[in-house]
Amino acid sequence: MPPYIQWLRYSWLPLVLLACLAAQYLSWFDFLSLLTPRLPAVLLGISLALGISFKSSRIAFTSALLLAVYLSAETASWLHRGQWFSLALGLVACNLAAIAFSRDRSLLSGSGLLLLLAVFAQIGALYALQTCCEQPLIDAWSATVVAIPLPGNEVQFSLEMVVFLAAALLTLLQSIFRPEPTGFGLLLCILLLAATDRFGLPIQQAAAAAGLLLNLLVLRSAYDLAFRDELTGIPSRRAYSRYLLTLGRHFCIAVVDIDHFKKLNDRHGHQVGDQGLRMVAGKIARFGGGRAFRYGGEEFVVVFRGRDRDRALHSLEQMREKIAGYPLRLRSSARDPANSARSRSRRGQGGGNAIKTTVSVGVASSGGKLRSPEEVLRAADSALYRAKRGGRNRVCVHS
Ligand SMILES: Nc1nc2c(ncn2[C@@H]2O[C@H](COP(=O)(O)OP(=O)(O)OP(=O)(O)O)[C@@H](O)[C@H]2O)c(=O)[nH]1
Repeated sequence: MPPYIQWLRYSWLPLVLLACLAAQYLSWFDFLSLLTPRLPAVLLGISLALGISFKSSRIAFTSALLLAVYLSAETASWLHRGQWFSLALGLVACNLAAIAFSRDRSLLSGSGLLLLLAVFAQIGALYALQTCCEQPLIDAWSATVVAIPLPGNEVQFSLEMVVFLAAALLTLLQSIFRPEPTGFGLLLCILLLAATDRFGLPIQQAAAAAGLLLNLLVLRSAYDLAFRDELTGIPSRRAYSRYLLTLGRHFCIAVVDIDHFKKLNDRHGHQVGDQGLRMVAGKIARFGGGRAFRYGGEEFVVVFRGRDRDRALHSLEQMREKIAGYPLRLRSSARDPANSARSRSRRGQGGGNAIKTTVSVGVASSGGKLRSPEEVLRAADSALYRAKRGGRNRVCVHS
């Protein structure tokens, strides 16, 4: 890549902002007057662009829907008539609930384009309905009452209320069973729409709050991409390097390595190997006692702050026992002989449905000649080497 392209890649955003500030200062264009009243549109526009470039269809669709309803409320006069605005808000809330159940995909993929088509079809249908049969539709929306039997009593809800409640409840259930930040973000967006419809929260405020939230969700997912290990879900090596910057003079580092992991991969396939990595990572994060990171391959590090090496050793010993006592159960998909020709030839070699996994651990603490985290890690590595040579499934301390 030519150097000027590289230079442009890193500097275009500050340059654009600098140009905007210069234009503002020279009174060529009043960006601030554009920004303040249109803040919700700016925030939602940014989250839409980020959603598209991050291949997050859920963020992109949510931003696009909220942007559409906000801009329509600002510009389309027919939306202000009667109950149309309320109907549009209810429709967006239903769409957000559906988005909560979908998986992230690129907007430019087949299913992404199909979803886009479904959104446009709804907008078209709404517009067509308002021209052909506005009154019956509005009457049905505002006058239909749904009776819901509750213990000891029957409660009547308006259709509007039922739609918002159902959308919020479904999204809440999905977030409880599959907890992740975007699900809870979508729930909050639905509640903001309900507050606009039921309690008169201005759409500008609801759209600005939702735009801010969606941008924070994009930032959060960017952070996870950078600092979390995708396979195991625990902090990655990059997070470890950052964490070292926060350590004081006294600390302890343990290197944890899965024993005979290559054999596990070779016998049962990489899918089972990945399952083993996830299980071990979960146990290290839960019982390791310190801050756990995936260092690379089948190697993890656990960092302990302070001087208390005995406490660290006690937790590591407990963690080693937990891992050794927790047989890795093969999932049916991993056992599926149809998975690969290799697994077919390996059938019967696994010794049943559970595999015993063990780890070896090397530990070193700062002090004496060991000052920097790199020196302590090197010492922990040599202790790990002793643990492996000593028969594995043990914790060895650097002396
Ligand atoms: N399934 C899976 N395997 C991985 C991953 N990263 C590294 N590996 C495998 O981990 C294995 C590491 O093997 P070795 O370094 O020889 O260590 P080992 O077999 O555990 O032997 P000891 O450490 O001496 O007990 C290699 O086969 C790698 O392919 C991963 O993300 N998933």
